[in-house]
Amino acid sequence: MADNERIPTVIADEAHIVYKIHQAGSVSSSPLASFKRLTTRAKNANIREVHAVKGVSFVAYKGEAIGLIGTNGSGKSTLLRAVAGLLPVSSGAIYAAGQPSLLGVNAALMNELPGDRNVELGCLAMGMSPAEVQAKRDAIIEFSGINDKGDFSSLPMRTYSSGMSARLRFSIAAAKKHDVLLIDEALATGDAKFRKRSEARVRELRQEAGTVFLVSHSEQSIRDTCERCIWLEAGVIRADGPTGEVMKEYEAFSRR
Ligand SMILES: Nc1ncnc2c1ncn2[C@@H]1O[C@H](COP(=O)(O)OP(=O)(O)OP(=O)(O)O)[C@@H](O)[C@H]1O
Repeated sequence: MADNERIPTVIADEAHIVYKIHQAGSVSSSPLASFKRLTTRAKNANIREVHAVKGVSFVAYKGEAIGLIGTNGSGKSTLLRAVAGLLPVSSGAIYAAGQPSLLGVNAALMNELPGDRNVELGCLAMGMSPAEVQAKRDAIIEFSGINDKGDFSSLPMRTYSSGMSARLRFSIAAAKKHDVLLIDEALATGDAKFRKRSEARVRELRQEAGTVFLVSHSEQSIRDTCERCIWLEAGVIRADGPTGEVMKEYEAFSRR
């Protein structure tokens, strides 16, 4: 497809993301010290900054699945959270079509409620009608496989293993069509059988026209799911292109 026929879904333009960490309990965090800082415009010595993403630019298009790779702490999850609108950019901009959905291992479900209630609540929260929720509920539970070893869907989620909850979260989010679906390591959490099933679902979601971003340390997941790959290192894009080529560069870097 020619570039001018492709529809952009996410545009990052020189995006910078800085975490500000307040180190509490010090004298200079008193109201008087804060007032002095305001009047003198001095920086608070007790606020540490972590510049996690440094001037990242890219355009993602409809129908693409993009893998985000890089060593620990390189800024992958931070970038994903900013695309989802959960973190502000400190300069530059990130534009996204529709409401991107972040499907992470931390997606909020209620631990005290059983899995099937969480499926209902999760679907309602994603904007499905009650009738749609009823129609999809059993299929979502079936897809998650949480009942493979007994009737777990009627038990509180606190009784689930971390893999089981991650699978249920993935299944809920994957039940809806997304303009932009952001997946953070979710595929790596399930077992091999579930991973295959979820990869197939990611492929379907792509065909349903959305854009998928996948953060994973599993080379296989990225290779099987994404045709494009962005390699982030120390908050900077080191490579952006076809998965095979970017992976090769990344592997050479990792071997050093
Ligand atoms: N909530 C936070 N507050 C302050 N700093 C943070 C926070 N979350 C992440 N960071 C810092 O931002 C940088 C990027 O972290 P991030 O989690 O985005 O990396 P990552 O590439 O996803 O890492 P990993 O592969 O280990 O999951 C790191 O230096 C990290 O310490």
